[in-house]
Amino acid sequence: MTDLTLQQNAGTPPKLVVSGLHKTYGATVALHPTDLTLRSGEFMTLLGPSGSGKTTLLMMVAGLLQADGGELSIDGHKATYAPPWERGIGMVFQNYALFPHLTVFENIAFPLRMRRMPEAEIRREVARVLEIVQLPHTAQRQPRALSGGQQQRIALARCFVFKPSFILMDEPLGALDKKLRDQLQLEIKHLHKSLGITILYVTHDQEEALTMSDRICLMNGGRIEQLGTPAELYFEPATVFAADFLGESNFLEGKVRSNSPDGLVIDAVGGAISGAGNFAAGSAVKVMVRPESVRAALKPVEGWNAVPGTVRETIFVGGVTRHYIELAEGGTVVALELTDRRTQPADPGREVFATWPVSATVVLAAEKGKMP
Ligand SMILES: Nc1ncnc2c1ncn2[C@@H]1O[C@H](COP(=O)(O)OP(=O)(O)OP(=O)(O)O)[C@@H](O)[C@H]1O
Repeated sequence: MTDLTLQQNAGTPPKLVVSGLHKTYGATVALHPTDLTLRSGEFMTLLGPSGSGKTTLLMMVAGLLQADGGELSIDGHKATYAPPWERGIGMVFQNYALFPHLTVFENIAFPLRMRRMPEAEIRREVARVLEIVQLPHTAQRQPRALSGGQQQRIALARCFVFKPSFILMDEPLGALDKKLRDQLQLEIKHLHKSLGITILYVTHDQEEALTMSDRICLMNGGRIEQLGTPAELYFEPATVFAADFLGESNFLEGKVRSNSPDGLVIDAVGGAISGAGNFAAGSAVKVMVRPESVRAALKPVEGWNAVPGTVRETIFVGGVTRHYIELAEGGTVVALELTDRRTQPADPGREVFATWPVSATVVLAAEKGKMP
């Protein structure tokens, strides 16, 4: 899928087009020349490990960091050199401190006062966004009389109040505990849908990215590693890095024996594994399969891939059970199954087959010098 196919109905320009934007600090390339297009109304997440260039890209879109080169446009207008306040973008950051000496009401009213909105309208708009974040009763409180989660909701309200059509968020939930984070993730997602805003969101938390995004832009070493929907990245990772970063993966090293119209046959862990992909015979590959696709079975399943091994450990984790299967040829495969759907006992010491559908087999180019 190319960016061009993602552009919306004729007439609606993309919200953001980034072309060849790049940034270097001394010997460190923070962002290699990068192209990226955001559709209007899209929720896109920049996901990646620390130092992969997420914040650098976001800050350049915000206008808070000058690029070394490249261009960007917002709503079809060139904005490469526009100052932040002319870009019409809302921002919510992890430590987007509220003004401690102002009430919640005045904090939210602040951007409207800057825009010289009449008082009656300010009251109406602040009340509106306080309803949206479900904190109307806090209007006269000082920020310090609010919990961390409430403060972050007020920061969201302050961003929503001037009705930006495009919002940048950099780890806005990073400082919150897991329960609050889960709750606010859903709230932001619902607000995004109901208000029709475009959001560019930064996180290094893969679960958060999978939960919230229309598309995920996975970054690695200052480059886009893969761009796609959460399901595309999860089920069709393009590289070992992508497979390893999103979700849990089993990897088996192998070498392509043959490539025919029926698919690939790969020599791995002492047997033959079937898969699909564009690899020549002799190529070094990594076979990847998600734990939830693997069964610990007493005999091979017809038409599925199967490798023999021994159950080393079976761990009950509430709704799911994890089986650690030590392969006869070395290495371990994890099989994950729903506890209440468990049909075959797989007790420690039992000889089993780690078996999975050919369609769940992902074949990736082996990356030199890296074994997850
Ligand atoms: N002001 C700076 N001076 C020197 N190097 C910088 C500066 N800002 C960023 N870098 C470097 O650029 C690279 C990309 O940094 P960036 O902050 O964009 O990464 P990130 O993916 O947002 O990471 P994190 O999740 O830790 O915030 C890193 O190697 C970082 O050390």
